[in-house]
Amino acid sequence: MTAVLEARGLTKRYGRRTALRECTLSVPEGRVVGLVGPNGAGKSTLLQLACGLLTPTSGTLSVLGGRPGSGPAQLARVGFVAQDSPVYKGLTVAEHLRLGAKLNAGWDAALARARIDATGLDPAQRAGRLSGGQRAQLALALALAKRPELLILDEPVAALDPLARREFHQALMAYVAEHGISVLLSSHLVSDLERTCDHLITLVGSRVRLAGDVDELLATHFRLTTARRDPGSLPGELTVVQAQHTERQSTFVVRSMIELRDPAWRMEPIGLEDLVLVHMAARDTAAPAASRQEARS
Ligand SMILES: Nc1ncnc2c1ncn2[C@@H]1O[C@H](COP(=O)(O)OP(=O)(O)OP(=O)(O)O)[C@@H](O)[C@H]1O
Repeated sequence: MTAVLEARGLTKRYGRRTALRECTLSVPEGRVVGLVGPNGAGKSTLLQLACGLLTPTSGTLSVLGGRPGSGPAQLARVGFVAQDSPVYKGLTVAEHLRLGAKLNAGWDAALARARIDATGLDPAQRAGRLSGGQRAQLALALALAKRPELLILDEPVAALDPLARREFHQALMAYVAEHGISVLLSSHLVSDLERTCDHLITLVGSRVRLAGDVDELLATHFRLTTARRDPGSLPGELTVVQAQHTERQSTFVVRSMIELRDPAWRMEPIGLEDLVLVHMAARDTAAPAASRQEARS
């Protein structure tokens, strides 16, 4: 399957600070990819590298088979909405649409108007007078009307109220279903991502901690509860991601590629939010072997 984004040993440094370290990833096309991780993990840096606003310090990155930002044709294939939904404060909503039409050869004026109508934005309103959420809606409309093959969104719903957030995700999903594009979006709201995304990348401490299709990640992570025992006594097929103990009982979050049955323990599936939080909390331990292999494949 063609990769929308392919990174090999991707490293980005700002002076002496390393924002991304040796990241290797392959994201299949047609996915809605959630990018999660703690503050400062490198998410915005990865997204800005993918749309060509930054260049790697070392390693390689290919997006839709080309080098990010390598020319007008490549730029036209990628839509990007930065974290603070940048718009021109002095221009009205309608003027933004006219500017978009001038700057983008593949501009879909009907789509842009439909998005503005659907979000209730006043075309005569200056962007500087829009609320944060309204600016985010305008920025999304502009990015979609480019008709990109890959849409990159950096925390697109951070400024939206819960209802607007739900509408934003529904509109995005409807667009993806109709046009079959790929989406890469970062967010701290994992419960939203659970509804929207079918692929997940977790960055922790500038590295890829976990990457894969959500179904596969959920099918291979479990919570095990047993009488107190040492993690070393668990079967070798298990990778322990988290271990917690009381005097009598041990609870492990494990990753397992095979189905395990043992009357001595209770084994339950875990949700995506728990899965992400457990991996984020395990920042000081090595990534589980399976995800290191996955990142290399
Ligand atoms: N322009 C810059 N100059 C120097 N350091 C930077 C710059 N941009 C980012 N960094 C540093 O790089 C690291 C990664 O930052 P980045 O913004 O990519 O993280 P993030 O995961 O998007 O964080 P957040 O969730 O807080 O938005 C951080 O340590 C940050 O301080």
